[in-house]
Amino acid sequence: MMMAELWSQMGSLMATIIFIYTLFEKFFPPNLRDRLQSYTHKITSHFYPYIQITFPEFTGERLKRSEAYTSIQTYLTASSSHTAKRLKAEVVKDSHKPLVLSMDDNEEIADEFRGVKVWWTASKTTTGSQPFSFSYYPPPDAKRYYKLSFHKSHRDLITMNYIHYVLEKGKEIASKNRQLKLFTNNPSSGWYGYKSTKWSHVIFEHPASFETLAMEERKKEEIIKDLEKFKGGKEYYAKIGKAWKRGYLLYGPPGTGKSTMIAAMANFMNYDLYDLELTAVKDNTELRKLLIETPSKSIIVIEDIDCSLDLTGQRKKKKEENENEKEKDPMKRAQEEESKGSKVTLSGLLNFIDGIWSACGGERIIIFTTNFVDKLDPALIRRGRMDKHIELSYCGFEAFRVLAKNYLDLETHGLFGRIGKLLEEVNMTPADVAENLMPKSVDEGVEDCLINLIKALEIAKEEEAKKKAEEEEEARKKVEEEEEEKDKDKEKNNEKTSEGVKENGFH
Ligand SMILES: Nc1ncnc2c1ncn2[C@@H]1O[C@H](COP(=O)(O)OP(=O)(O)OP(=O)(O)O)[C@@H](O)[C@H]1O
Repeated sequence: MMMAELWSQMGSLMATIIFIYTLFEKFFPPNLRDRLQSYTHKITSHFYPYIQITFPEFTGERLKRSEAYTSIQTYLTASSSHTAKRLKAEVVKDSHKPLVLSMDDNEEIADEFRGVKVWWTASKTTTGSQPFSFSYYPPPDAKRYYKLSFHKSHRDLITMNYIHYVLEKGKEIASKNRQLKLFTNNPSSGWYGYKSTKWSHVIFEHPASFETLAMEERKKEEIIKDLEKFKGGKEYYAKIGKAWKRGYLLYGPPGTGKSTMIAAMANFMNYDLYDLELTAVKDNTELRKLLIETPSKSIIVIEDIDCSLDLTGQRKKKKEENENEKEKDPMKRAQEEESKGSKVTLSGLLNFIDGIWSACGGERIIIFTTNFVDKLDPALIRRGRMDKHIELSYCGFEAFRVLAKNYLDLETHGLFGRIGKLLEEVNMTPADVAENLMPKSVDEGVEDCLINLIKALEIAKEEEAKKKAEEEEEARKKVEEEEEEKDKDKEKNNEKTSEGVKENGFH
């Protein structure tokens, strides 16, 4: 009986509170409400031992979203999805997650920093000109903010360390969650038919990683360490007075993994890729414009640099040399045709690599690839411009083991020894080894794939031996012909000498 009475009293009390609150909401304009709240805050803050800091979503100009707010949101999103009871789901631009769960409005979550407890609340104000903002949802002038509360005895720790920690951590998480993009420069028509190239992008989802890259472990580690040093080298580069950028030259025959390595680098660094097609760039001015547009944390790639540019200033000579080759190879002919419109010069490119505006944006990697490193102008690839030269070569045993793990999930096998020996004798690219390791039908097992590779290596070995024999035969014939020529010349000289002797009457 007593219980029932208590419940009915509580019920009517609740009803009264809700009624008063509704009246307050309905008949108190939002600006008056906010003023009342601010007076209440002032009075309570005298007795309240906690400090509150707010981080509004928009600062200064209404349209500019505060970076601090975004970082806090990311930080709290990462922690709140496990602890908050009320969450909201959002689709976040540029994130690789389809839905991001973050704390809902008016939800509070606790955090701890060096043993000190703090509280975060997500809220929104309704300050503005709308007298009855409750009739809209969300109110058109709602301003979101995060509120951080902590005990005043920890003021220094929180304001000097914790907030900085949250902002940095937020940026780090955002960078990890970011969806990578692959940019390419494509021709576009501007005003009055003016043609230029502009960056356009697609989502970059290449699965390559250093783990799956087939190359010697020692070499791989060296590259990883180099990249890590570069990534954390902001202060170091500032100290030595050098722009925060690093150049890599990747060279080696086709199919040895140059493009795969670039993809692995982009994934490892979490940088966007800018694949620059030099032949489509009109001139040095356009090149500069394109490159200035590349932001921090990006990798600029120029593939097959030897085919893209008149790098030596000897284009004519090179052209003549390649004329016969081009006749045979339609790809080369097409490339030449395409590059006819480009006036980008070697000096224009060098200017970009070490010109002062190359420092704009910072934290950039520049990669050139080539199949013919000897053809490049030494000025282009000297250390300081291309800081690290990486050779990607034919498949060795270590690289094969990585491929066997990738393609067949195989760490070791009785046939590995034979394959290792063959790889020492034959030049086969990782691309060809990988192709041979792939099962050709559903019936093919691991051993069949290894046998396929062995057969391919043996055929390649025979072909190499045949080619070598042919070359040796050709060289031998050439020597013989030269000898014959020499003998003929000798005979001719001897005849001339004996005729001369006869004419002069010596016997
Ligand atoms: N070192 C490697 N590690 C793993 N896979 C590789 C490697 N090299 C080649 N491959 C495989 O071979 C294919 C071709 O390799 P990739 O395009 O990276 O070679 P490339 O050296 O850039 O060739 P090109 O000079 O013709 O552009 C890749 O898709 C990849 O599957």
